[in-house]
Amino acid sequence: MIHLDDVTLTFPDGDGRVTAVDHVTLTARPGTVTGVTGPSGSGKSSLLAVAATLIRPDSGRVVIDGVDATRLSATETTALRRGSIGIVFQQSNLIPSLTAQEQLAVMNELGGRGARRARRAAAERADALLDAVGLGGHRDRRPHQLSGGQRQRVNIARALMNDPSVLLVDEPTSALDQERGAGIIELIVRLTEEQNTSTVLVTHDLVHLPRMHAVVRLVDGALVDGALVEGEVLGPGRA
Ligand SMILES: Nc1ncnc2c1ncn2[C@@H]1O[C@H](COP(=O)(O)OP(=O)(O)OP(=O)(O)O)[C@@H](O)[C@H]1O
Repeated sequence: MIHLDDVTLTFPDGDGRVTAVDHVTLTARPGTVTGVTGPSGSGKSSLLAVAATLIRPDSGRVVIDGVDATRLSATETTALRRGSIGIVFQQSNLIPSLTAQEQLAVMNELGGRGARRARRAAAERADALLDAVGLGGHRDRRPHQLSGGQRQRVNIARALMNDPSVLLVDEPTSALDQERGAGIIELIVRLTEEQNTSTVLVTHDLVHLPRMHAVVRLVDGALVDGALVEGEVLGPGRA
């Protein structure tokens, strides 16, 4: 589970500072996807970077499985991130020379909860995850031999390699057409339920919001009441 408690993040801006995240409190529970939406510059990526422990907030707490990451040393934070957080960035960031299977297996060498897991076990998990994302037949392909949607599926499978409790996803559909984008969202919802991750998904694409278990909206770094999206009220469950 991830809980952001009264998180504020500012950046230097000329002589002053700009507030990217403004007193945000947010909880994502296991087995659910929380959508974060809002206009450009509203702080969505900044919020995700704080949740990912990549940026320390000015104030507030980032609590992951009961541990307040803002109180940890840099080394402890890295260990927490590797063991408990899976991150899917907008760009797939796959390594050109590695096959789909190797992209996942290499995660085992980075440590984390599965650190020094036998290579065979890592290879088996990689194969199971590639099956789960519908790429069982493509495990020996390199990124240039995969479509954009398939690369994003490898990216998602890779983020799950270390069995994270928290999955953070930034604009996963931005490079895809609507149909492939919808497929990626379906996949993330299904894997969240199957793997019981606490998932936070940033998207500016309103069409996907009804698939989420909860939706929050940022304006100027702050959460706005309810999930009012173009006059439509989304209920707590999915449509
Ligand atoms: N590294 C940085 N240095 C200074 N200001 C920054 C930095 N990163 C973000 N900002 C500012 O913080 C605010 C929030 O930016 P952020 O990228 O989080 O918004 P966003 O909602 O993700 O936008 P978009 O949808 O366009 O990606 C903006 O005013 C932005 O200019």
